[in-house]
Amino acid sequence: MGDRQIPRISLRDFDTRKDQIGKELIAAAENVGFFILVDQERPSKQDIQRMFDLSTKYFALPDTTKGRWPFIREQNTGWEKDAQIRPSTRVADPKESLQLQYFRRNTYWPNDLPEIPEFHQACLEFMESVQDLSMKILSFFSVALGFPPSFLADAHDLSYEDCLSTMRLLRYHEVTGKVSDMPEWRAGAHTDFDVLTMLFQETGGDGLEVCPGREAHTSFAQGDDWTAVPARTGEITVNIGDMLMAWSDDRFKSLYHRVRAPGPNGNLKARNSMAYFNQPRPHVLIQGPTKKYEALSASEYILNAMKRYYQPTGTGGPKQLKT
Ligand SMILES: O=C(O)CCC(=O)C(=O)O
Ligand SMILES: [Fe+2]
Repeated sequence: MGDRQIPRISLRDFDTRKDQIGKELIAAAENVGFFILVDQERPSKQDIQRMFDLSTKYFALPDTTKGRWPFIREQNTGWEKDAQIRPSTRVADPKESLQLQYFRRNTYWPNDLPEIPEFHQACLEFMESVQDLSMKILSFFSVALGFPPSFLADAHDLSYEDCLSTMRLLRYHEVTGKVSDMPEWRAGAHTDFDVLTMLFQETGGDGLEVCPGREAHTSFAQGDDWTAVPARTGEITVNIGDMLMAWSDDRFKSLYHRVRAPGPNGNLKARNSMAYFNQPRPHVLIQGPTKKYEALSASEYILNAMKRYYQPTGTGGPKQLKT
């Protein structure tokens, strides 16, 4: 197990410490690609805990209820159970998840759950607070890349009907049964194909590991030195996704990461996490300042990524390199 430092960045006194925070964020994006935010105003630790509590209540509902909004792969939305096969493991992650796309909030969300009447509104408010924080971070990255400060935030503006930003509630199953049958992975190794992921973990739910040096939105990089990222309720684990790596001409790194299953002596209980995937509006063209890669619209990028993610390793993804 590697011991690369995952930067911890405090957002305390954000307005007065902006310059310092910006420098730390950019250095973390360039040098590692994963970092942990602490001391943010919103979403607060209480907001995050409340969302975890609601998520737990949601996953406790009968499958027949959750199945009223089944996962639609082409639209990357809805509820799935034991259905996401990672190319790295070729088996389904032992989990269930609910993908909530903000723009489908009135058309394809569990919106009339008598057991959790507050669920819909709470998810909406939580997403909006994570969105606000995400946009603050993206404005630093915009400037660093030579774009106008609001360039990346505009591309992700939630007020547009086609904004693709998505929250995913995850619940990895409790581990039961014989030691020999226990899974090794809760989530197989992968990179995220979005721009920026804001991940919420819960104290006690360790298992997340990242592989600095094995960054890739193309498949050139190598490396096998995994580093654990501890799970602490209230903190936010942030990672650069493939799209931002492409958009920055590889200056910001999208790292492989995975979730290891607990061994027989670990915490075998179910593990909850929540991820907010910042994804640009479909028509937005992704191209970095030095034009290292051909411009690709976000919708083309996502389509290619979906193909890559639903194919076994080695069959290759889209080739974007000009040279
Ligand atoms: O559950 C986690 O901690 C990580 C989830 C993740 O990497 C993903 O859904 O892309
Ligand atoms: Fe991920």
